[in-house]
Amino acid sequence: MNLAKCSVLMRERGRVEETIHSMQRAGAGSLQVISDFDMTLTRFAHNGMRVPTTHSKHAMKELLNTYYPIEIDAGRSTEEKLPLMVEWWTKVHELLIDQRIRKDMLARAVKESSAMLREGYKVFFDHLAEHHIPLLIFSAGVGDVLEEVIRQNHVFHPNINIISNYMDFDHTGVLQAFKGQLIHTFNKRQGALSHAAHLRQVQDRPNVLLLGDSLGDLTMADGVTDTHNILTIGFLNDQVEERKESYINSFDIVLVKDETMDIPNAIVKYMRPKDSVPV
Ligand SMILES: Nc1ccn([C@@H]2O[C@H](COP(=O)(O)O)[C@@H](O)[C@H]2O)c(=O)n1
Repeated sequence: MNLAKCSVLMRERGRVEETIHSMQRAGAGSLQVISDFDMTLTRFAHNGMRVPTTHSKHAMKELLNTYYPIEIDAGRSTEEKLPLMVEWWTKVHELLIDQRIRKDMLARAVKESSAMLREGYKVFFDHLAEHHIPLLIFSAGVGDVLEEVIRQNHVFHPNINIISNYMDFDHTGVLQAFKGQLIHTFNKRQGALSHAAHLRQVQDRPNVLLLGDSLGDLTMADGVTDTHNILTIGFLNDQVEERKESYINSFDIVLVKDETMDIPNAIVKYMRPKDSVPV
């Protein structure tokens, strides 16, 4: 399997290769994929412009300008960021509710937005579906919007489960609240643990490929017990020099400013198909 690409950084190449080989031997039937959505399955930038996240609306731009630099600040601890993330997400959800978003507006809003999945997304989603490999999308974005993005890209396959912030509409179809516990970038561990019952459905798949763009995404598999191998891939999209060291120390593979799914695709395609005979 070829991991040679100039965007790829690894702290321990040998260990990564060993993990991939161990996962390959166990085969696609032992694999599950857990992935963040915004800026992981979607592109960070295209033609020099930031691609919108599931939150993006003009009114939220100001909040993004204030809080996003805090989210990615390599000089602040997660503990320091936590209350500020709750503050950010709470304000965003309040703004969305104030805008009286209508359920029937979502499809058009997504169609008119420039939301974009990463290059190679179709191979990724289709391959996982074809080989019955479960894909859990774990997003601090807006679940209804991300569902619409993958539906409009024709890759919303039955192997997909989603944990995210879902909108709660009133009987007239107007947004009135968000359902359940708020998920933000740095509390995915709690989300993972509270959804552990759901994750039990894939408990017989002890090998996990985890994809994220934030250090907070590393806890997305914390609800999965008895894992044999967890291979983590981190997309380092922004503030590269400031964050490179912490990403290399935290993710097994770091992809620097790589807007493609080339490496995840190479890994999932390398897995031995479920019904092939082991050699
Ligand atoms: N107003 C906001 C709030 C958050 N974001 C970004 O969304 C990302 C969360 O979604 P994941 O699928 O990545 O969990 C997060 O990284 C924030 O940067 C935003 O764009 N606007």
